[in-house]
Amino acid sequence: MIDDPVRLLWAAATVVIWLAFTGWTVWRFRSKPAPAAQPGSTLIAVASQTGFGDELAGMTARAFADAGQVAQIKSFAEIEPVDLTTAARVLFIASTTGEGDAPDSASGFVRKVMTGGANLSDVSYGLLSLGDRTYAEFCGFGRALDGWLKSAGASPLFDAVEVDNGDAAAIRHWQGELSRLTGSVAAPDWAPPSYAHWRLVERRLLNPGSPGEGAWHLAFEPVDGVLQWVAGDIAEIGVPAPEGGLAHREYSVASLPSDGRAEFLIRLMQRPDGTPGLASGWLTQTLNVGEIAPMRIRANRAFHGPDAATPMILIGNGTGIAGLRSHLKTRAVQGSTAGAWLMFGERTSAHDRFHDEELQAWRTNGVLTRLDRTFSRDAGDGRYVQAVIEAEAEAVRDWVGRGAAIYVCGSLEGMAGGVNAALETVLGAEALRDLVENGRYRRDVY
Ligand SMILES: Cc1cc2nc3c(=O)[nH]c(=O)nc-3n(C[C@H](O)[C@H](O)[C@H](O)COP(=O)(O)O)c2cc1C
Repeated sequence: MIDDPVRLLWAAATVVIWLAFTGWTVWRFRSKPAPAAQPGSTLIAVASQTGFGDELAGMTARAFADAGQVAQIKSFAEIEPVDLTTAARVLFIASTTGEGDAPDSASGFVRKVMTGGANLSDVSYGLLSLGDRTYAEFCGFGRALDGWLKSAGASPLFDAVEVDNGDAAAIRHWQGELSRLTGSVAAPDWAPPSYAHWRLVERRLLNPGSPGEGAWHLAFEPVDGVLQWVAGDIAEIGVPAPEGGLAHREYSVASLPSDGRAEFLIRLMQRPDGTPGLASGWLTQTLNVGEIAPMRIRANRAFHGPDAATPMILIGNGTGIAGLRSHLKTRAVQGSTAGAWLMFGERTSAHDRFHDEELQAWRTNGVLTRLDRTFSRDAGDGRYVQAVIEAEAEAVRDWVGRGAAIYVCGSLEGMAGGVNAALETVLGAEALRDLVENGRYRRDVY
């Protein structure tokens, strides 16, 4: 509770600004059709799952603007084949998700455009592929896109630039290619926006006694950071690396700016030799309350919420509740009565009911219309979250029929695939594909 009137005023002002910003974002991304590519211009075509590609697209457009030239950014979801042949050149920025898969925003492009026999012999292109070598299919989508562009007759302006886990040298290489294209010698500022300072103000173990590893609730207040993000956004935290410098780790933000703090749910990871994971160990064991962590918050458009009138089905497991909680908080602030159904899976009902009080309060006041939890280690249950989808098939079809959007947050391994398979069984593969392509099935999995 806030009982200081000045703080209350500030909190109210933050909510108003935040609502205006959210409304503007929704309006901007939902209702305005993207204008067609300008003849002779540069088109920046971006397929991003977690927002890094979107950020690089913005920096790429700025490099052209700094050289007095126009470059238009379009998401793959907005690109028509004619855009590719109208622009003088196309710069593709393409990340890979899943197991070598295209980001969700590109799935319609892959299905409708990349499978057709396009003639792109007049198209010149550059390609920046984002990936991570720890995955089996490094830059799987970028490479597939490159192969398709070449087979359709398009001419590469330079060899594809592949970025391994945000590698700064590869990004500088892309910057060099852009300088060649724009004829500009002035190097634009490519340093990613720097970390701000955030103070750890609270850390609490949410699952004492759990058979799983500790799951910690952490809250940070800005020292010189800015309370500005929307549900679905991601925090990048700089963690001291053994070799010096900072290792970069990403976490779903579990709170809203109107809370006055950035909250997280972080699971302590154990390495096979029993030592704690680098980032989770530092955040849950080494960093003390009162100390500072370097952090910045990045927009993650692919996981932004629908408007308040759209019912939501939120599905997740483990620490994935973090990314879903910020959406439920948004619903509470909006006073949305459209309905929200949370399906959540953890290990034991005795120890792993994360944020239970808050969820029960939302059940009571109607923010949460349905709450179904599964507990895989409970003798009477033993189910994973995807079991709810199949058991409640009729209700899931009814919600989707009424326009619900589906949001999934949590583990890639096990949960995301299982949920996807259950949704396919219940809704049908084609209907599920349409939901992806219309932005009504969104995933933030890791
Ligand atoms: C769930 C998940 C799956 C991923 N799968 C792959 C993969 O199969 N191959 C790869 O090279 N990188 C993979 N990555 C790494 C991303 O491509 C990389 O982090 C990239 O910088 C993300 O860019 P974006 O934020 O624009 O989507 C994966 C990342 C996540 C979170």
